[in-house]
Amino acid sequence: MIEIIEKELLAHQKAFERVWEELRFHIYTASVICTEALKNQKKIMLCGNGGSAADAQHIAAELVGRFKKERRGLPAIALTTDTSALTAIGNDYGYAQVFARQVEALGKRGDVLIAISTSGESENVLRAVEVARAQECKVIGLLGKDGGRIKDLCDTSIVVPVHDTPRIQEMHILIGHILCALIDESF
Ligand SMILES: O=C(CO)[C@@H](O)[C@H](O)[C@H](O)[C@H](O)COP(=O)(O)O
Ligand SMILES: [Zn+2]
Repeated sequence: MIEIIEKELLAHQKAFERVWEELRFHIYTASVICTEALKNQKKIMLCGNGGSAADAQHIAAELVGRFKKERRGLPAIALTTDTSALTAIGNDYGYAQVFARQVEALGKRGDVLIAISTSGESENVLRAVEVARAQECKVIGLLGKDGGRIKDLCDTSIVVPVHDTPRIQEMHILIGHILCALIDESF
């Protein structure tokens, strides 16, 4: 058992080292996109499946509520939370459309979509990205592995270059918190 604990912790540490070495500038770039949009009264949308849905909600809540600093509430919405919309769209158009349809309805020019996927291959996230681009939203990919098909569709992407999904997710929420800290600095 202790070996499993050590293996998981060491894998986390290795993933962190890759983020530290390779992704600092990408995180900064993503924060500039978010901050500029928010300064221009635009909003941030987030989507993802499973653990990434939880990340989407978590990050949106940090912005709408409070992260560390007292500032005004910032407009952010997770497209993973409205069960009526998710079930209606999923039932009527298919699960691949659950985020794309919401982006079509809510996304305005200059808004930001943060697309979260550890594989970069989730069809519903990919389609949301395509619709966001068509509606002139900025797209930030929070991705893993090799970034998958979603990577090249994004304006900028942060790809955690490891293969273990939980480790990618752990880095994603760390990066999400860093983005919130950087956004806080501007408000
Ligand atoms: O949390 C986990 C695994 O750690 C799972 O719920 C995981 O998020 C789900 O399998 C997702 O469907 C994976 O999608 P993606 O990250 O490849 O887009
Ligand atoms: Zn998970």
